[in-house]
Amino acid sequence: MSNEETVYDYVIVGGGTAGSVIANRLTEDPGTTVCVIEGGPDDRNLEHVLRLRDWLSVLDGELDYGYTTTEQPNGNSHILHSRARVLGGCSSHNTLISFRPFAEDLDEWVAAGAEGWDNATVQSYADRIKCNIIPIAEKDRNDMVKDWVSSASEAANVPVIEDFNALTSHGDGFSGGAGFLSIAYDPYTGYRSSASVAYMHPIMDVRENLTVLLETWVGRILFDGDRATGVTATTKDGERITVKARHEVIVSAGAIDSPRLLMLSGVGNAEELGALGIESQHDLPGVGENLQDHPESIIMWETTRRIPENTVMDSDAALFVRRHEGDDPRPDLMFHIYQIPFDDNTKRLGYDSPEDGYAVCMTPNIPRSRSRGRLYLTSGDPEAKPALDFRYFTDPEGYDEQTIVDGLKIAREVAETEPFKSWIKREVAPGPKVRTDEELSEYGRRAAHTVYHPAGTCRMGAVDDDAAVVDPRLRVRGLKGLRVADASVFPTLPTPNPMVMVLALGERAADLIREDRRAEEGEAR
Ligand SMILES: Cc1cc2nc3c(=O)[nH]c(=O)nc-3n(C[C@H](O)[C@H](O)[C@H](O)COP(=O)(O)OP(=O)(O)OC[C@H]3O[C@@H](n4cnc5c(N)ncnc54)[C@H](O)[C@@H]3O)c2cc1C
Repeated sequence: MSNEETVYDYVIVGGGTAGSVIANRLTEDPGTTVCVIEGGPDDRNLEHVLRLRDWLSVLDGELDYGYTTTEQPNGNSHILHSRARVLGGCSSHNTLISFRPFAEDLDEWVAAGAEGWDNATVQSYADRIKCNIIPIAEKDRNDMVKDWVSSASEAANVPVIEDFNALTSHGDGFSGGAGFLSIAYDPYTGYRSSASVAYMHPIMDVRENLTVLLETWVGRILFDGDRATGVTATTKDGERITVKARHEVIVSAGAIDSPRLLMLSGVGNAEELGALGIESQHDLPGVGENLQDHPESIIMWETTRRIPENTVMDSDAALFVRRHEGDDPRPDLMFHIYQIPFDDNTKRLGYDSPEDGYAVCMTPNIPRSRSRGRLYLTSGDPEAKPALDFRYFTDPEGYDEQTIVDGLKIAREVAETEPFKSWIKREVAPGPKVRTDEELSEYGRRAAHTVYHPAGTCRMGAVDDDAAVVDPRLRVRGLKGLRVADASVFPTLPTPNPMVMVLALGERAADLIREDRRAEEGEAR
């Protein structure tokens, strides 16, 4: 690669969910050059990645960074935080459940200083998303899940919802409901409509202004004074390269690797970095703080008869419940159904698992968990994985713990309600002997898992908010030519699954980048 070829207008670190969107939008202008540097391989020939139903086979393998957590005294210390190492990022191995964010989630963002991220603005960016987001096709709706939707609706006293997103984008939102999910997929082939499928495949090898470096790992951001000028990276063959950015470096490496890269580049808590032998580039103590997740637990049953095989990805429906009274209309408990034994944590606790085809689970999760954790480096060695201390179930009021207890109880009520009841042979985990709140809490927290939604570690906030990492235009505070655009900038997690919010954020990030460049060029004239 000649020197000349290694200078681009924009360098994007991470061709994941947000990075793919930004790369596509910026290269719509033939005069703008973009280099995407992605740690994982191309997904175009990876059948098990493209076929949505095979999602579980991608977890914990060579395409998964497989982060662990620090010890969680109140929760489960054994959770594996899967993060995809492949083009498209987590949208290439997730379940592609697609919820538009709720209006009140965005009201919360604006109140937290994220000016311009109001509901009307964000919904207009969600309208632009290219992924094929549709309610699950009729052929993929199996009879057991249909019965579950009907029982969940009756037991929780909530309506059956035909299209959750229609209520969010065209209605008044909703406070609770049960229904089949909307998924980003092609129902004819069963293939993903991930960020890479929708945004990268159509333009790779087509747009001459787009360069994609695959299986190349960015180790450091380069600075000239307070301006980011490029990155150093290591290719698959071990070659060290430097890629320069004429205008900006955009970090879209995800909620774990974005703060990690900033810290390895000297952007973070100067004192802590100094103790690890990392020279401070810019003291920004918020980097890695505000780590959030949607924690969940699990109840598993054995069925009386084989579960029908038609499905999109074995988790096709959801239930939302609002327990509280008061002004906030949002639901405060969410449940996914799993038509398979989702048994990693129950097995570890000694529970058996029903034969394949005879297990069904409900996983209550905490949509707005109150526990907050942090991510930090334990060494200056760039190879060392960062420590993830989610501090699960540590909120002083015990809100998170109570939510899981309530969730397990509501799940049992669903299983007691026909027509789903007739599918249930026995409760496998936690089992009928676990009954009191104390017992349910102990089991629920030890068997807890993640819905795989870490976020918030490069929090966006007002320009004068010293604890924020990026300003509302996603620019790293106090530095020039450097933005972060991915789930790490979320001030708070949206109530439902966050991928649509990440895609919409990518869409808006591209607009902000273009606007700022026009403004800069205007000033320069
Ligand atoms: C198993 C699983 C299931 C999920 N299911 C759903 C779901 O159904 N619905 C939903 O809404 N959300 C779901 N999520 C969450 C959702 O997928 C993520 O929140 C979202 O995709 C995150 O997007 P991102 O752009 O922040 O990061 P990512 O998509 O993770 O992108 C980061 C990219 O950066 C690359 N990278 C990282 N560091 C470097 C580096 N130093 N150099 C080069 N490249 C680098 C990575 O390889 C990756 O491609 C799920 C997540 C997982 C893991």
